[in-house]
Amino acid sequence: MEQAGVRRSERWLVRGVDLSVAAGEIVTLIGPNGSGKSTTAKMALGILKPTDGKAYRRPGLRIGYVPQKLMIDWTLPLNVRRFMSLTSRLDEGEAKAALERTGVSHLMQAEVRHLSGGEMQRVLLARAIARKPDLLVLDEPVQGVDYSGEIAIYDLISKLGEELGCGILMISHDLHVVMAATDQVVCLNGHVCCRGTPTAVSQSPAFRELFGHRAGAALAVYEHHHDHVHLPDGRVRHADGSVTDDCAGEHCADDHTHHHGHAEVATGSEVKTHA
Ligand SMILES: Nc1ncnc2c1ncn2[C@@H]1O[C@H](COP(=O)(O)OP(=O)(O)OP(=O)(O)O)[C@@H](O)[C@H]1O
Repeated sequence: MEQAGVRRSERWLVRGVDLSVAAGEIVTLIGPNGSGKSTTAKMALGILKPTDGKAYRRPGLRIGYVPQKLMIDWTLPLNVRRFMSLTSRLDEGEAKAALERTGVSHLMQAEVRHLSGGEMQRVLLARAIARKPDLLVLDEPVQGVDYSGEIAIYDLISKLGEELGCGILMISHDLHVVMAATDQVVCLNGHVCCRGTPTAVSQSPAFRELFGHRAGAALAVYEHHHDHVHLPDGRVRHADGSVTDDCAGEHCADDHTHHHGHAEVATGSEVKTHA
């Protein structure tokens, strides 16, 4: 995007956005409510045409999209398999492979309206990656997911990006969840407020002015490494790659939340750090 902006009814929704996403790169848009994140993502997708400036995509680019809102009548029966094919036809093998990649192939026949928040986001991700996109656009991919689930989904997103070699443009409404794997953060406030690596942005005066000094500390919480990962089916993958049914034998015998070696954001804006 070059100096891209959208104007509606005499008002600029967002303006002057310079942005590019390369293959293998993760760019995260942050900013307060109404700051133009979704509008920017829609310009990248080609859903909205810039009123000003330019937005262009490589010809033939395949795009996977997880929208912020779904227009679905939740009173109607709809299973995951059918949901996967609503926007583009997928054969059984393609649907299953994508659901396997996001760890929810066991939910193929489940009713979509019965899924938990975390399961739903994994199904949405599966639908977005099923056609092996070159660019993945994720508008708040952890909505409805609890804190530990958020970490698992962000880990999954960065793994998917590596495996597919695609570029990822992600919107994170919640400042607390911008992960260290993000290459570039662009902070919007109707225009580009500041940009850079997560660390650089968290220290930028413009960012601190917009969100307050505590936000910088909160941004740092994702700069950690797990010594093991809880897989969606309940098993545990350890640092050496081995998989076991639980994590009792390793670093989380009693209360595993104390042994992940990562910082955790407490309720409110306090930040606490686990050993
Ligand atoms: N089609 C439209 N016509 C008029 N105004 C719009 C339109 N779409 C969005 N807006 C307005 O543009 C502004 C930016 O909206 P946008 O959805 O891009 O913000 P956002 O940063 O994604 O917000 P949130 O964090 O709340 O999802 C908002 O004030 C919104 O009301």
